[in-house]
Formats: sequence, structure tokens, C-alpha cells
Amino acid sequence: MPIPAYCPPAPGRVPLLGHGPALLHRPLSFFEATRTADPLVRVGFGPVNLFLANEPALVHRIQVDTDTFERGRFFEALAGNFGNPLIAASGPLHQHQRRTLKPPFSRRSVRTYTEVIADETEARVGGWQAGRAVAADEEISDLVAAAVLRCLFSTELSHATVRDVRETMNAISRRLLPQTILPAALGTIPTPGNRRFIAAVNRFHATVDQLIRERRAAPGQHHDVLSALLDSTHPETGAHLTDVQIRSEFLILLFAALETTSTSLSWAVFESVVRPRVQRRLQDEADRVLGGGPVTYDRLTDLVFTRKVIDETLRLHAPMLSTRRAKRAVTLAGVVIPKGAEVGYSPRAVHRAADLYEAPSVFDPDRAGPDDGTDRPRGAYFPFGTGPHRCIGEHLALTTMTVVLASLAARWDLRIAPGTGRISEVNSSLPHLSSLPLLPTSRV
Ligand code: HEM
Repeated sequence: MPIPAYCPPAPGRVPLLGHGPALLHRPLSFFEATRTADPLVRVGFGPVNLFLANEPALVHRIQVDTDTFERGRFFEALAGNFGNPLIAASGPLHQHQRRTLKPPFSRRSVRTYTEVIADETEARVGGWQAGRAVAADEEISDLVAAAVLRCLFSTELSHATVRDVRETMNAISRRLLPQTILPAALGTIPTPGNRRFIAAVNRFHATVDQLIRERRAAPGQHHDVLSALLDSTHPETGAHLTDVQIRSEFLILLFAALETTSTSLSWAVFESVVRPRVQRRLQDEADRVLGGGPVTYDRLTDLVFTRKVIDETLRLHAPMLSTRRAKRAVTLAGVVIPKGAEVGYSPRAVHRAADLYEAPSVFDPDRAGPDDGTDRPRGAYFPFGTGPHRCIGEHLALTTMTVVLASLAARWDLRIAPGTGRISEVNSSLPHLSSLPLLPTSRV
């Protein structure tokens, strides 16, 4: 019988506190440093002992092998914020809900959303004034939220409510990593921060409850997520979902959609704006493909360079951590992982690995992309995950990002607003920009 291999600790461990201080104080560099030459490293923080996979083949297996791995602590912490929706479950409950939700995310549905996304983009960026600085990250977040609410929930909310909704989502996201590490009771202590947070979540629930009530009262002819949820039944009881259950599914979908899409889009804009040559190529492509018209679904495939900018953005700016839990004892790279142990991988670390990518920290939209036939192994690039939990909103996200980026390129010449201080990368489960003040100059 082979002797089980030793699993070395990740760099940055200190006596007694383990990796906690590194994780809390410098998570970005911590996660990047976890990708050592070892296929698997151990990370210990608070009560959690996490086995982190470095080898792409292991990263891939953890995502696809649902007989061995289920949703773990990280996702449970997230789902707990939303009342544990079915889509966040594991096994048959998850599969049932995924099937229920599939139609409004299909390519056919996304085709019909393209006009809505182009419309919301125009409503926002068409209102910018030449020579007047805009907080582009906020504008992008608002327009993504408005577009997603219209596409998936056929809902048009006021600007103020849309902003409230997405700010609450941001607050949940900011709390996610500490929440996973620290005892849950800390979140209920009535500090001003916790009180503000709870009030925002309650406001948010009230908004969604109102939407559900209105739709029940006047169902109409919608083929959106809200209709799919109202028609769906619980896989175990066969009963229709209650309003509270629908709210829970609604909220997690909105969360999954907003923060990811708007953060990635802000990065894509930033990366192109600070590289005039990249911006110029985006503009040339937008001029050639769109010819002064709006972005339509059929034109998306011709926006080849725009898509390369997006693919490269998703490589460079990936989430810090994704985890699962071992349902049974399993051996990975010779290491025996006990049943119940947390297992994970850092998309950020893998996407920036020097043995997988040349000059990995450089933003290079011309590097070989996922479909360009490289010899990169499976599990080296997975911006939307893979396996049964692969992002259900992938096509919608890519469509939204392409429409917005191309529309911006067609209309505006952008640069960082003069006088802006340092723009930095902020720690979060999905790291984001500290700000994005841009100065637009008209191109049309
Ligand atoms: C750039 C934007 C996006 C990125 C980078 C992204 C990334 C991901 C990733 C990596 C996963 C897999 C997580 C795992 O394996 O643990 C995932 C799952 C998921 N995403 Fe996205 N996502 C994006 C946009 C969206 C949008 C627009 C929606 C729409 C609601 C969405 C809904 C979901 C849902 C529901 C899941 C869970 C799927 C399941 O477990 O079956 N995402 N996403």
C-alpha cells in the first residue's frame, strides 16, 4: 500500500494563527503565493483547514467530480445570506433547480436580451458629457444592474432603487471572505456597520417581495427568470415555491450576476483605457463592425478583438478562492483528504501561474485564447468554472460585456481623469478597482 504523501502548508503561515493574518491583511499576494510547485498545499485559518489544489488537473477534478465533492463552506456562507436557495444546493436539488432556470439563460433568450443591454448602455453612456469626468465603475455597475433586472426579471426600477440594490450586493460581497473565516456571531453584534448592513438587506428584501407580489397579481406573458421561478415546484414536496423561497432564488441570481459582470467590465475598461493602442484597436473594430449602428446579437461574433480583451480580463482578474467539501475520504496527489475536509483552488493563482502563462501578470489580449489550440492543460483557464456548477449566466455575461465595451469604444475616447490619485486593486472575493474616474472625449 503506498504511503500517503505529506501535504505542505502554503507559504505565509505563522505560529498559532496559521494563515489567518496573511489572509486578512494581504489576501491577493497570499493567494498568488499559494501556487507553489506542490500539487496541493494546506491553508489553515480559524476553524478551517483547507486543501488548496495547484495542479490544473486537480482543479478540474474538484469542479467536475460531484460524486466526491459538494458545495463547501465558502458557498454555504454566501447562500446563508440569501436563505439557502436551491440553486446553491448540491446534488439532485441543485440539478432540478438548474434545469428549471435554464430556459431564460439559453442562447435564444440571450439573443432577445441584446437589444435591452444595448438600450440600457445607450441610456447611461449616451448621457455622458465630453470633458466631464464620470465615475465609470459606478456607471457600469448601475447599467449592468438595470440591464440584468430588465433581462432576467422584466423589471424596470428607478435609478435610486437600482443603486440601492447593487450597493447592498457589494456590501454582501465585501463581507463574504471575513464571514467565511470568522465566527458567524460577529455579524450579529449591533455595531453601526452591522446595523447599516441589516437595514440595507431588509430594504432589498422589501423591493424583491414587492416585485414578486406584483407579478403574481399580473403574471402577463413573460419568459423570464421570475416566471420560471413562479412556475417551479420544490423537487421534494412537489409544492410551488413560496414567495420567501422565490425571493431567495432571485437574490442569489442577482448577486451572482451583478458583482461579477460589473467588476469584470470595469477591469476590461480600465485595462484598455490605460493602453491607448488597445483602446484604438477596440475603436477601429467597433467602427468597422458596427458602422455607426447599435450592437446587435448577430454582430457579436465579428467583435473578435473586443472578445479577446474580455477573455484576457477574465484571466487576469479572477476570484481569489473557490471551495468544495469532500463527501468522502479521497486521495489527491497522494495526499489523503479526510471526509468533510474543505478543498479548493484559487482561480487567481492558477490564471497567473508562470508555468501556464508567459509573463502572467501582463495584460495581453493577443495571447492565445481558450479556443486558439494551445497545449495549456484543462483546468488552466476557467473564468466561468466547469462541470455541473459551470456558470449558468456565462452567455449573458459575455454578451453584456461585449455590448458595453463595443458601445463605449464606438462613442467615446476615454482616459483616466486628470488629477486622479492611485487607482488600486481592492481585496474582495473578486478583487475590484478602488475607483475608475474617466474623462470622455466624443468620437462621433
Ligand atoms: C463576468 C461575469 C461572470 C463570471 C466571471 C462568473 C463566474 C462564475 C463561476 C466561476 C461560477 C462557478 C462557481 C463554482 O464552480 O463554484 C459561476 C456560477 C454561477 N453563476 Fe456566474 N459568473 C458571471 C456572471 C453571471 C451572471 C450574469 C449570472 C446570471 C444570473 C451568473 C449566475 C451564476 C450562477 C447561478 C452560478 C451557479 C451555477 C450552479 O451552481 O449551477 N453568473 N459563475
